[in-house]
Formats: sequence, structure tokens, C-alpha cells
Amino acid sequence: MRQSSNTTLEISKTKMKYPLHITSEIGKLKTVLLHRPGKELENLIPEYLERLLFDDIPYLPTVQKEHDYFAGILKNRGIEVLYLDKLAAETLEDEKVRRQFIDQILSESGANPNGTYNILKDYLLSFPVEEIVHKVMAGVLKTEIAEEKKTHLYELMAGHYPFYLDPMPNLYFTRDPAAVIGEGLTINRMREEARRRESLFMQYIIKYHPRFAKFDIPVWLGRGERFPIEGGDELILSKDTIAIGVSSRTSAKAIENLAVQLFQRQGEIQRVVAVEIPKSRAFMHLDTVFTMVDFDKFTIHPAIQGPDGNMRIYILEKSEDPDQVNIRERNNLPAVLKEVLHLPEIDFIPCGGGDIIASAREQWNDGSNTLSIAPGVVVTYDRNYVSNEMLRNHGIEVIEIPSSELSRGRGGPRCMSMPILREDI
Ligand SMILES: NC(=O)NCCC[C@H](N)C(=O)O
Repeated sequence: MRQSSNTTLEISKTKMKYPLHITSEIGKLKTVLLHRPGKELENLIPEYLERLLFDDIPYLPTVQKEHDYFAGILKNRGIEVLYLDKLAAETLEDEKVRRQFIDQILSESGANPNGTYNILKDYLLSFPVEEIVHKVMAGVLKTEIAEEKKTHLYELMAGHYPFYLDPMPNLYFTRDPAAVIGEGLTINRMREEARRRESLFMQYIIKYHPRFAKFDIPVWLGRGERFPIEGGDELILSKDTIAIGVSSRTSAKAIENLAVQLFQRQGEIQRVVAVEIPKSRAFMHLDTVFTMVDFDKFTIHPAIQGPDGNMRIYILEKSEDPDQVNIRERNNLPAVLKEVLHLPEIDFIPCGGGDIIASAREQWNDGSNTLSIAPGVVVTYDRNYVSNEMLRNHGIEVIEIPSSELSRGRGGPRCMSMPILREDI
């Protein structure tokens, strides 16, 4: 990638006005944002696991080793890996931005403006900027603040709850808080309280980081929206069609609002396909049950289709009134994909080979959650050996990564990556 003087980015034959560019799920991946799991995982304890959306406590040294392996695979394939903590620290170098960020994170964390707020603000500001970022991510324990600084009754009372600031253990799933569509992005209002502050990092990075700030990047939906949407539900099928899961995390209202915004402002997207999936913990986002791995190939967990293969699918398109959309109902996913991608056939590759036990077991550990790094080339977890074999049998190149600890957070390679730039296909 090189940057010319008129700030036009050029990647192979693709010319870009903005430093974000995603027009498919499968185009050659050039730049991706990751977060190396850190101390925030060490602040998980059994009592709060469910609320913090974990099923178990990963062993930090191993989870980091596995994550480094994942990042290494991507780097070896020539992909630029950006790290969330580094971008955030560079963004907060500016003192005014740093203070504003801390104010916002504290008020969103529910710190009392007259008491804990000031103590926490002074405490965070006393660290170098990289450490501020890591502290905000890891959470602040009540025991970290010196006793003599506590002046309010509720600060003096020992209290049962251990944190002033909750940890953000789900940060390594960079897919969800924000997602690039075309040359803009959604900075998401996340459904679960435990994850809601995560998208603040991306809001600041896009607005203030030197790599992005000068471009005035379009934000299709911001984090101040009323209705929840998460990146794991946002799939870019082609430059003119996106699919969005109607899931336990993403609401139909957010999808319609996004469609209106894209049709009014984005220029290329002609349709948004809303795909309903069962609202369950195992299937929290569309990408936990359905991902694109080649021009005409998709992984799918068979359990999202009814006994007759039917599902509830709606195609949203432009209407004459720019504030409205036309909606057509459909019920067959392969038929919809053939229609919107103009393909004669679609190849569905069932998670776990479609075996009732293997598919449920491997889906639980993200067997359908593949990260495409080029057409027909995917990164997957090694533990999902039945699904990986199926992918290979369908002509896909599968790059496996170790996954005994990473998988405990209930997300796979797609969830752990936020593509920033892909070549067009
Ligand atoms: N796109 C994804 O499916 N991300 C996985 C998120 C897992 C995380 N523990 C969560 O429950 O939000």
C-alpha cells in the first residue's frame, strides 16, 4: 500500500479515497484490526462470567500464544495487522482527546460524577498513555485506589462488588463493535451492557487517529443509535449487497435504519438482505452460523434452517421515498444468494459435515466462523476437524490455528478480526 500526495490510497488495481475499503467478504485481505487479549481476561471470575459473556476463564499465557499465532499467520500472508491498543494509545497522545476519552468512558461506566469519578480520573491520568488504555480495557479494581483517597461513604464501605470500572474481556472480538461497509463504517450500539463501551475506542480512532482523522470517514450508523447492531451480523456479500442477521444482538429496526442510510448516502449498495437466525447463546451472530468462503461457497450450520430448509429472509431495497425501503419476503437462503449474487449454483458446506452431534459440537466452538483472507482461502480453529475436512473437500484452502483457549470466549477467526482493507473482487 502506498499513500500518494492527494491522499488517494492505491491497493493493487483498486483506487480508494478513504483508508477503509471493504466490498466483499472474500477479497484479498490487506489490513485487519486485531486485539491481543490482555489483563482484561485475568479479571474474569466465576460470579460474573455470564454477565461478561464468557463460559469459562481462558488461561492468559496460552490465549496470547494462540492469538500471536493467528496474527503471525496473517502477517506471513502479507496482511498488515493493526492492534487496537496501539491505535488507541496513538489516538490518546493528544491531551485534550485523552481527557475527553476518559470523561466519556467514566460516565459510560457509571462512575459517580461527585466522587469516584474524580478519583478515577486522577488515577487514570497518572499513567502513561499506553497504560491508560490497558487499564481502561482491564478494568479498575476497588483495591487499586489508595484508602486515603476515598472520601465518600459508598467508597469507604468495602462493598461486595470488586470493580470501579468493569473489565472488557470481549475486546478481542474486534468484529463486533464496528464494521466497515464500503468506505465507511458502522460504529455500533452494542446490545449487551458488558460490551457497550467497546465501540468508544473505534469512535475515537476514526475521529482522531492520524491515519484516519484527515479523511472525514462516513459513519453509516453511530454508537448513539437507539437500536442495537453488532458487526458479527454484518456480512458484505458483494459491492452492492450486504446480509445482516436478525439475531439476539441485532434488531430489525437497526437493520432498516442502516439500509436507509446506505441507500441515501453510500451510492453502491442496492440491497440489504435481513436473515433471521434463532435467538440463542450459541448462535449469537449470523457469522457464528454462516460465513462466505469463496465466490459461490458458504459455511452453514444446518440448524438455522427449518426442517424444509426454510428461513425468514427479507430483501430491503430503495423505495421512491428516500426515508422508506421496499421489502420483499423470501424463505430460501440458497435461492436468495443465487438471485442477489447472480450465480447459477450455491455450494453450502455444512458445519460438522451435517452430522447432528459433530455440527452442534463444532458450531459451539465456531466451526462455521471462518475468516476469508482471499477467495477460497480461510483461517479456522484446528479443533473443528470435521468442518475443516469438509471445507477442504469443497476445494477450500484451510489454514488452522490453535484454539483451546481462544474458543472459550465463544468467537472464532471472523469474530476476532475487523477487516479494514480488502482488494475488490
Ligand atoms: N461475531 C461474533 O460472533 N463474536 C463473538 C462474540 C463473543 C462474545 N463473548 C459475546 O458474547 O459477545
